[in-house]
Amino acid sequence: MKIAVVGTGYVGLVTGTCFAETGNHVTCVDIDRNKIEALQKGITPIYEPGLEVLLARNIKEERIAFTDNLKEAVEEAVVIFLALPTPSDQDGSADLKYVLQVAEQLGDLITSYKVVVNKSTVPVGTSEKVAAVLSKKIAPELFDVVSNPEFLREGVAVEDFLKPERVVVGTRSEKATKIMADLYNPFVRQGNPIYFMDPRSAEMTKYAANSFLAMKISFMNEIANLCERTGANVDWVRMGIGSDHRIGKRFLFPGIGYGGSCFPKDVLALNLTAREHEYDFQLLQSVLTVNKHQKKVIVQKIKRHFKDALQGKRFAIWGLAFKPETDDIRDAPSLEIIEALLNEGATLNVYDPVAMENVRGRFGNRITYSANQYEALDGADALLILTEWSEFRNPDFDKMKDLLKTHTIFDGRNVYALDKMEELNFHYESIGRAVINNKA
Ligand SMILES: NC(=O)C1=CN([C@@H]2O[C@H](COP(=O)(O)OP(=O)(O)OC[C@H]3O[C@@H](n4cnc5c(N)ncnc54)[C@H](O)[C@@H]3O)[C@@H](O)[C@H]2O)C=CC1
Ligand SMILES: O=C(O)[C@H]1O[C@H](OP(=O)(O)OP(=O)(O)OC[C@H]2O[C@@H](n3ccc(=O)[nH]c3=O)[C@H](O)[C@@H]2O)[C@H](O)[C@@H](O)[C@@H]1O
Repeated sequence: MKIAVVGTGYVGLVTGTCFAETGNHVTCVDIDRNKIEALQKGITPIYEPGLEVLLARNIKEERIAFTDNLKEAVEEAVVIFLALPTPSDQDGSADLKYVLQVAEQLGDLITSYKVVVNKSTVPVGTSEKVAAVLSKKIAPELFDVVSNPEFLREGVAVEDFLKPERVVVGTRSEKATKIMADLYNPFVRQGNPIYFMDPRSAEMTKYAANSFLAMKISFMNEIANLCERTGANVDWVRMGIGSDHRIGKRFLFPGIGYGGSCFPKDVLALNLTAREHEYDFQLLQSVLTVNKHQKKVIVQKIKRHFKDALQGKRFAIWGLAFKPETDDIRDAPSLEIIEALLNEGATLNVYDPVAMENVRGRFGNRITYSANQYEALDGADALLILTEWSEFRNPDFDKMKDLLKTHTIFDGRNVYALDKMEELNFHYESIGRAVINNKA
């Protein structure tokens, strides 16, 4: 099938590459000329394991092409995916300007039947808005608008796309249903379902999924904070509750608050939708409050430990990305923590395996950047772990002790076992677990 993908960000690029991988002919289009030029050479602008290899293969087989010309991309396509940004507007609602602008442009370009598929995360009712824009310029028999929210996670995006636990398609059109079923059947052969539903339910499903996961994390962050105050260990509590299938093992890891390009903006947007419908979504408001607080917890611990005297203290930071296996720093908790420590007069030496350039773009020379994880430790008063990259899991602890001025670790991701930290005689503070005090 011939497909166009509009927007070659995270979602667009993974969508285009994976559909090419299953034998379709894909043209990806973006307004960012630099991105297009890089992609034409097989260089991906994002760090995503497995993507570059897949992309190279499909470029070689001429199943995927890149252009900045929308007309050229959509001319022969039967399906047009919109994978455009929907950032938070000033009031927290999803900004639909990118989606609706492209819909306007498509209205001038569509001359034969197309399925216009919205892959962006958009508020309930957006399919109808897109259809209304198209209807101003083209006859109804020339298009269907479908909602097909994306559930991939950064870092495992290719696997999530190729083997989805479910695919959600919102449409009332039989013609579009058949086309979407043909497209997705290769991905759901293992028996995972494609749920065909009405567009409004599909749009709501996406927000409900992300908000529920954000709520699960926030609940565990609250339990962790309470564990610290009651002498319980959140690791045991997590395992104890997670083995109940009704609760599930995943997304129960407490930390420094959820971040990323989606949970923060999507929880805000759903809350706004509730408000617009005069519904007081109390749980969701609590999720927002809890997450805001959780991003401050590690700085509070540091201030308590150093008796509020952070002026002139030097900290090493391991991990900057909002989670491992990505260079994405959008809404990463590390950014707020860095800002808070700088405001307290501390100096920071940071390291992340792939996200350093993005952080440099944001903080410039206000912080220093280390070539490796050990260099960051040199002369530091403490180490902060903000992203649980695998390479931080089993480091050379003796070398760390040689480099750190005081043997102190604030671990926002519970990377190390408490007994190990006790044995190594570190001062170790994590989330929802006892403080390990080093013996002088
Ligand atoms: N990043 C993720 O893991 C996931 C994101 N989503 C949703 O998918 C949507 C896209 O997200 P990302 O891919 O992360 O966004 P992104 O910001 O990484 O990429 C969007 C791309 O669209 C391009 N663009 C903007 N206006 C354009 C136009 N008029 N024509 C062509 N291209 C244009 C931009 O240059 C950019 O390359 C959002 O609604 C997001 O909430 C959904 C699931 C996962
Ligand atoms: O809509 C989206 O964009 C995507 O948002 C999330 O994916 P992603 O943002 O890539 O990352 P997650 O793995 O969900 O992690 C989000 C944040 O929650 C935090 N987290 C996650 C899990 C956990 O147990 N604890 C926890 O603090 C992570 O550190 C990270 O900051 C969802 O998991 C995807 O299903 C969804 O498609």
